[in-house]
Amino acid sequence: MAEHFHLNTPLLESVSMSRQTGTAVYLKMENSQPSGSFKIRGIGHMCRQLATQSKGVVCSSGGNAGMAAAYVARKMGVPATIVVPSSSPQMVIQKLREQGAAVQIVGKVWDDANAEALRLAETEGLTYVPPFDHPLLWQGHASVISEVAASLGTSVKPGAVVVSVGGGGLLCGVVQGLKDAGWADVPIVAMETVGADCFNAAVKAGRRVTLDDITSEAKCLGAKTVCQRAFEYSQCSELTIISELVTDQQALRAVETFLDEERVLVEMACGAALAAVYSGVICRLQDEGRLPSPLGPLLMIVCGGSSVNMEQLTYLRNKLRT
Ligand SMILES: COC[C@H](NCc1c(COP(=O)(O)O)cnc(C)c1O)C(=O)O
Repeated sequence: MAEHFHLNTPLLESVSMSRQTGTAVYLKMENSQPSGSFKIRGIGHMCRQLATQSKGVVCSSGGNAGMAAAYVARKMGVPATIVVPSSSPQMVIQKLREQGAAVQIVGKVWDDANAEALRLAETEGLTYVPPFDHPLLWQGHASVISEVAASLGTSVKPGAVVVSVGGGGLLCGVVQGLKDAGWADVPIVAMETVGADCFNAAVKAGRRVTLDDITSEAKCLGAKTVCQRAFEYSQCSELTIISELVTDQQALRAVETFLDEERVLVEMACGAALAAVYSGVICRLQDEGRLPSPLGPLLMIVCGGSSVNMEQLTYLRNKLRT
């Protein structure tokens, strides 16, 4: 079996983003992973550790963790059942089935689908693979930073890292990767959309809170409660994690601008991170003194995502038209 399932993705410099922020912006292109997003790093690592002798895996997902689990299971030759909420677009369900996975549509949001995945794991004796809340996932996701450290070389250290947050798995992996690289002091800008802001709500409340519903169109950020580890990191004085929100309109505009300027189509969950540059969040944080001026090179984790195509983009443009 392969040593790992993820690719060492390109680290591209964005000239237009660099111009907009006044510092070099490096794009870690996780959209080019075989399963379409960064998820394969953690999910692949976890499946290699837990599922080699398994009857099969069952994964709850907004879509992209499921895509990673379906791909990895197929490569490992084990059956996969993916449980997704009804908010997952039909195209994702189609893609999951093309990967050979069995798909169940349960509930309105990820939390409902997760309850069913846990029940199936119990009753069918399957290996449960969560989308964001497990140490093996974070260990796998940390490879995104070790690759950047290898690419940039020890002489160049990011001024800040931008990630989007759903349940907090990517954030936890990035923190771990930064620590491993000796970059624990690098600030992280944690981006969410209004209506899928469970991390921001927890940071503001000073404890984990559960959102009533997911009202953002960035459904792949749609966990109602952030994982405990991500919240703990937000409270850790040795780390600088800045939680910021953008609107769905700003996330969509970022998706469109990225398509025009970098010729890559990503989903709303990724647009939330890109909007940190395109909607001026980075520059505002510098004006507020929460990020240094001048700022060292900005590392943007382009998380990718499969829940987008021209039809979905057109639907969102009509729905979010202000
Ligand atoms: C409900 O959904 C959680 C998870 N998506 C999470 C996700 C994130 C955020 O990652 P997280 O913070 O959940 O580890 C960012 N960018 C993309 C493209 C994503 O799909 C899933 O697919 O099941």
